[in-house]
Amino acid sequence: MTYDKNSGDDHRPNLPPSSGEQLAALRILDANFNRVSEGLRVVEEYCRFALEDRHLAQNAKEIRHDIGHLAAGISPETLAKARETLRDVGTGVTLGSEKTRAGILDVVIASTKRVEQSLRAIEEYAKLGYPQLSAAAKQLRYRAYTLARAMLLTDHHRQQMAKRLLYVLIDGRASDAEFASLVRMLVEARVDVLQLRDKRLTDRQLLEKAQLLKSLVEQFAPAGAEETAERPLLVMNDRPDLALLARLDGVHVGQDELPVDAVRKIVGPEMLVGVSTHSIEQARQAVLDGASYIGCGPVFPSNTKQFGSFVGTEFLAQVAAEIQLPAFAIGGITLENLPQVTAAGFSRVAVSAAVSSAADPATAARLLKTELLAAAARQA
Ligand SMILES: Cc1ncc(COP(=O)(O)OP(=O)(O)O)c(N)n1
Ligand SMILES: Cc1nc(C(=O)O)sc1CCOP(=O)(O)O
Ligand SMILES: [Mg+2]
Repeated sequence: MTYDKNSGDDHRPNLPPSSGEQLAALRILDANFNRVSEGLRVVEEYCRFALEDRHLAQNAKEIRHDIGHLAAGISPETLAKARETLRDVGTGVTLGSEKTRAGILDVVIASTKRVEQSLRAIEEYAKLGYPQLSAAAKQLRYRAYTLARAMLLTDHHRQQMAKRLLYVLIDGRASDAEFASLVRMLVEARVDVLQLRDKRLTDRQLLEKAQLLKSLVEQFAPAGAEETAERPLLVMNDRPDLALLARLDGVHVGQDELPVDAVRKIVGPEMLVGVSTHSIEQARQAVLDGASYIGCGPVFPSNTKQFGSFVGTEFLAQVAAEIQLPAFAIGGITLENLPQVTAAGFSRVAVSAAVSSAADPATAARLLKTELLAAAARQA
């Protein structure tokens, strides 16, 4: 497709095609198309080789290709003419800070900024005669921003969850004493994440239970556990408001509940936001939405929740092959079927009944954790 000069709703007078201004604008567009493509290549390589995230690498590649299509909208002859006419005085101008980078993340952050700035330059200068191109550049700038955010968050959340393999969903039990006893056992068994999920409780009861959970974990975790990651992270199911009020570490939402950006408006930028996913498309979207981790299921029939269909281990294998955001397999997982889950490339699971309904929850949790650690070591 080629762009109609001055088509659309741009009301300013047309610039004469041979004017110096228009040639300068074309020269700027040309230079910035190149900068965006180069910057996206740096981003793509980071996603591919450093993050090893095929999904994000593919996303970077798609944006790069779409930039190519945009650039192709201006005829090569027009661009060539602009190139010859104007000398680029910017070549060779390098800021001291561009010569060295502290680390690989610095490199990629600098590139993402350049990509966004260059897309902004295209968006602005394309207004001089190429309004459709300007609008398309704006869309690409949003996509580049989403990619950059997802990439940096994936890295951050991967580090945050690095050693967190066993995630247990608990209900409020029949009494606070029973709840406290279960929480104590699970903290001592080194469960990595605890989710409060109880659909029977009123809002007020849920808040009180979440506050109790928080104080129990502070009481039972070893001293200094906050820093050493030796206490479980605490997650509230469904309810960002209650997670915030009880000062838990995160909230988990399903596909029909609030989307991540809405949850973030409630809980802020720091809190973990987990998202349930039931297909590879939903998993990919959760990465771009900035989820902190995903739940992938239901893998097997569950005694905790009824489902009409199951994703099986095929979905797990798809996620393991392309997504680096921490992912927990969920749904009917037990010590017996765990080998099928780990064989699909997962070393993180979220379970309810296998631990919460076990005769000895502490032993059940320990056995699962041992297997997950072994799987993680094999997969490393
Ligand atoms: C870790 C984890 N994964 C998935 C779910 C399920 O969430 P959702 O689909 O919203 O269903 P409910 O739990 O609300 O019934 C989860 N809770 N935790
Ligand atoms: C609450 C829930 N959500 C799932 C999903 O796939 O989204 S599976 C599930 C139940 C998890 O409990 P159990 O380990 O007892 O099967
Ligand atoms: Mg839910």
